Amino acid sequence: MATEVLQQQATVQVPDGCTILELISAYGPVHRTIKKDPPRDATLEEIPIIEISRIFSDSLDVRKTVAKEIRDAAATIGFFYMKGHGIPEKVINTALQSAQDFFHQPEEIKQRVNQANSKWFNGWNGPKSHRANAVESLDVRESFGFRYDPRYDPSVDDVESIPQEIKDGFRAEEYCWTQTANLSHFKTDVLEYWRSCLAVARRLIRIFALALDLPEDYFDAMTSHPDAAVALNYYPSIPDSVVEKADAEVVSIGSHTDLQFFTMLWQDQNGGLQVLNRDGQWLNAKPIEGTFVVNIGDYLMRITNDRFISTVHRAKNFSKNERYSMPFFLGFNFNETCGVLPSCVDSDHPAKYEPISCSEWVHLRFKATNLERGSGGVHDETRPS
Ligand SMILES: O=C(O)CCC(=O)C(=O)O
Ligand SMILES: [Fe+2]
Repeated sequence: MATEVLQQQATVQVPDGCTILELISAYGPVHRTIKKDPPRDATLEEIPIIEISRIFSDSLDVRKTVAKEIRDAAATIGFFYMKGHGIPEKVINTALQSAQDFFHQPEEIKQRVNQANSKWFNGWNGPKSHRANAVESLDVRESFGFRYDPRYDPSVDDVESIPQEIKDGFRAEEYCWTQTANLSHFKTDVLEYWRSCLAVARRLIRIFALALDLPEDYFDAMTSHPDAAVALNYYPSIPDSVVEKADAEVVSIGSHTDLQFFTMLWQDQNGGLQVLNRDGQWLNAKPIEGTFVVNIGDYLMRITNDRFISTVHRAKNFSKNERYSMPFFLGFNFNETCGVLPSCVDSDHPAKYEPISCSEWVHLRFKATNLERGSGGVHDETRPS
């Protein structure tokens, strides 16, 4: 028999075999009907592999072909694997090694860079410090995050000449590096990874412009000094005994959507990432060697008038190994304001949303998260995503 639950002041029917998932968004809590069926592996039709090396082609036609593939994925599942990204394996492996070296340290050393000491919420989040989703368990995760710093952006010649309104949005803190200086390669390796991701993201954003029938350079000025952040995620294996004893569903990172434009996620081969499709079915986005997973964020969904989808995802590390992932989050310059894109409105599809600045957007999510659960939470100002 279908059950009734209260959803945003209204009583809704929950179909048999389904349950309601509550999520935080900048608009407040939102609800999704999801199937109780166990996750199944996504097919390559559902989450396609896109050969991204073609975005570097001199031929506009070739770039438009990639753009079309991205558009199809963005408008259906909101996720795709990017292959041929050109980020050297060595850059990924050294960043991963640095992440492992960092998380394997005794807690008192990691405490030196605890996010609690940060003005802008950079640094380390310890175990059991966050809960991405109120109805799931605390995240079985530690993470280390840092945000855009123009001094490390190779496309910036002169930091002093950056306009003040852009500078005002910077959220970088040097303490991320001074407090981890005991690991001699950490800063170099992790920043090299960030820089490599930033270079690909800046090319990718041009293909997103094409995918939205906009001039290829449409987003360039909006991403000159972007809210570009990396998180190093460390997920210990979740023992069966924890699951058996738990009151709530045990997750490595709880169900959420990413906040900004898009995310490029490197994940190791242990598996655990799950993506919620439109039918409310969890799909395993299994690791594919040599790829990153790319997903659409809430801001891009908003400015595309919901044409591109910011898809709910989470991770559960039920492998017997430690799992690592290294997402790179791209947002616009913090001071940049964007409304629904001209190519996403017509007489049948009027703009659903007002223009909003990137900083206001982040602030709204922060507020929604705090209202929901008192304090903290991921994917708000407390986390670079
Ligand atoms: O580790 C993963 O697979 C997902 C991480 C994620 O969704 C995030 O950090 O936003
Ligand atoms: Fe995410």
